[in-house]
Amino acid sequence: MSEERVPVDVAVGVLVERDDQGREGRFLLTSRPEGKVYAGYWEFPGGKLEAGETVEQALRRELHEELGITIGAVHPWKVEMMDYPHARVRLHFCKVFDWSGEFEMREQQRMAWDQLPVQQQPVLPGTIPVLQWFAQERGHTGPTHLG
Ligand SMILES: Nc1nc2c([nH]c(=O)n2[C@H]2C[C@H](O)[C@@H](COP(=O)(O)OP(=O)(O)OP(=O)(O)O)O2)c(=O)[nH]1
Repeated sequence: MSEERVPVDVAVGVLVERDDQGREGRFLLTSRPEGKVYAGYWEFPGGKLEAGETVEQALRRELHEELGITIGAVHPWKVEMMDYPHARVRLHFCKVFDWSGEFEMREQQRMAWDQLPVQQQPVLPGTIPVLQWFAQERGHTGPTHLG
């Protein structure tokens, strides 16, 4: 029992570009800032829920704080547990198709609009399932990322 760790809820935003026919295209990856665990690894932007927050509230706050954008509708997509040495996390991945404002990297992260197979590396382990879900949705075969 002492080994059991209470999971931390994390809201994650998968920002996806869509064309005029509504077909999904590139998605946004950001690199983890210096000073955080897994600094320099690529992930989907987001962060931990604060006390009393819903996933949607946390996602709006985090994307505004980290990227300077205001997001529109939040579409809950998948929930995934990940066990890291530093924490056990419950990742709430949400798709977002609409946002406003200019992207500003407020934590000196980097951003990249990417496609399968993802060109940025290294990718955070907790991000790889998302790439597999994209591959299924899009009928992509072969590697989902480099390395
Ligand atoms: N944002 C994000 N976090 C992810 C992904 N995959 C994944 O395993 N994680 C993990 C890494 C971290 O342990 C946790 C997110 O916590 P964080 O440290 O980035 O959150 P935060 O911005 O609230 O951080 P802090 O203020 O406590 O420093 O979720 C992902 O795709 N995006």
